[in-house]
Amino acid sequence: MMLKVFDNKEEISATAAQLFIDIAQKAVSERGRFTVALTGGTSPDALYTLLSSPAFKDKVDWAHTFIFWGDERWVPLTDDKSNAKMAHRTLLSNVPIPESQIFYMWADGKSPEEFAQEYEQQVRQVLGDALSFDLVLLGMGGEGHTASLFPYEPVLKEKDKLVYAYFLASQDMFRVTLTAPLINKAQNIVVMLLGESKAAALHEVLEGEHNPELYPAQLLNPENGKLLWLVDQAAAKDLKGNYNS
Ligand SMILES: O=C1O[C@H](COP(=O)(O)O)[C@@H](O)[C@H](O)[C@H]1O
Repeated sequence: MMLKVFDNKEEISATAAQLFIDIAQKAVSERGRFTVALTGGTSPDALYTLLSSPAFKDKVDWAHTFIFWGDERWVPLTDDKSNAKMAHRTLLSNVPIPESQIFYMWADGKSPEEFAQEYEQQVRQVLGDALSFDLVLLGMGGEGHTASLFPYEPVLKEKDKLVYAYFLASQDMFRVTLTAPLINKAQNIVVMLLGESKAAALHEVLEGEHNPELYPAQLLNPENGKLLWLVDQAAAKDLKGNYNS
């Protein structure tokens, strides 16, 4: 695990954009394609905008890129709460990626549970036996959830399913999420988070007692150890350890 602290969102986004490009280029040169799970919420919009800017856009081989999501709110793609809507506006509508290589976590007229099973099949088809994304981008909520792995939800104990749908009563909506066993098979996991509202949870996740039921982000434990936290000064303010080396 590594953690880097930055002054602001611009610096985090620029670092994440360069990582995205480096990982994408390596994956395409070694395996002929790049598979990534995007994150939602408020943290990644500047990263996505940067990736589709003239300076960065041509550095990713979009024709060989396959886009999934780490999690989604079960709402239509036109809804402002949709993680995909933001990614589409800031990134996907501005880069030359084939529509068939974008795997939205939403389908009209299906139950979320039925959809999750189908999404799992799509993940299996694209990732093959290794079941390993080249990159999983994540955020973290102020109570320590990551993707849609929320405190005390049964999804935290899921060992077999790769994709899980459930009703999140605290937000009165269904969520669809990759499960921790699938996330942890990724070649690279990058978590971005900003703001003082995340400080206490970040301290507990990294330096507190192991209690993933309460702090689900503690489930992040990639099989190859490649987990990078990109955080701002405000989010890092309660950390006691020295992460600068
Ligand atoms: O609900 C969600 O929240 C987390 C954190 O979002 P942020 O606004 O605090 O950055 C996000 O990572 C996740 O994708 C989203 O569904």
